[in-house]
Amino acid sequence: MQIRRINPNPQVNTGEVIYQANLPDAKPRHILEEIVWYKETEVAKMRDRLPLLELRQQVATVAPPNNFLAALKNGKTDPALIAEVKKASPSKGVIKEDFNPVAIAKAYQAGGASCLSVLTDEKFFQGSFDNLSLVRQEIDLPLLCKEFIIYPYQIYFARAKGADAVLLIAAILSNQDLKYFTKIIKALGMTALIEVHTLAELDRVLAIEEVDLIGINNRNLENFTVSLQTTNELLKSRKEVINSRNILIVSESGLHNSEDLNFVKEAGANAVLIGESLVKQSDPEQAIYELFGY
Ligand SMILES: O=C(O)c1ccccc1NCC(=O)[C@H](O)[C@H](O)COP(=O)(O)O
Repeated sequence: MQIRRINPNPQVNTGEVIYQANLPDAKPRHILEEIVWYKETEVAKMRDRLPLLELRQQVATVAPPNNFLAALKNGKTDPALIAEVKKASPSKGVIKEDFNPVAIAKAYQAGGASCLSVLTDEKFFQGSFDNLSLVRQEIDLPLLCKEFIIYPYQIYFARAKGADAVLLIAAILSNQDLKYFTKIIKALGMTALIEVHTLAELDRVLAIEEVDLIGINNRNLENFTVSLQTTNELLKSRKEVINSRNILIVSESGLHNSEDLNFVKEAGANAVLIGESLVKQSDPEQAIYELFGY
């Protein structure tokens, strides 16, 4: 997928991301461009409210991060579960009307999730960094900040709110940024979950030495179609290198029943990231038992 980013520099193509001087009359071609263009303004406002220097001072005062990777390796379920606290999405609209992030997170923890993912985007997912903080105060499990990261500032912000891991989406970051952001995340003692959807993106990510956790998103974010074959096909193509480097694989999106779990497990996924099919249930704890058959 090709993403255009707004940037003061002249047009440069790094990886699959095109940085353009300006896009005066341009319309976003798909949801990822729309989100990423909006993030430019959002992050600028965040910086105005809290400059990076002060943010970094806050980061120094929070408790050290939990080990996200170790929690996945020692998961109660097989594959290990990252359960997502998600109120709404661009593809599904509102998924859970009476949304209580802490109650949902507690139910996920009781059900045996290894880690949680908390959506922090407000405009497109009705999430928030407040939700991440609230969940952090009540839950011991490692937390993934599910954001659209385009600047290091957002990584520090996630850490300040108690995140243990951060999502990096290969489609919206240049090769250089992917590498640099991964290093920052590691330097903060956190885990980077690097998300891909195509073989080209997977190859860009595998070129990064430090990578130890890759998410394969089964959802095409240009047209919202979902196919679990994405996990199967990408893993079939690069199984040897992934196994030889002990990289953990998370299959993300569109997982609804035990057949789906078995399919991605057989394909080689070590963990699954599940939002909608758990969050919409009246009893998410029971839903985990039923999904994993225990
Ligand atoms: O879900 C969307 O509509 C979406 C749109 C644009 C960017 C990202 C999007 N989803 C993020 C995710 O990857 C999912 O929240 C996550 O994998 C869980 O998926 P699901 O179990 O299908 O809710």
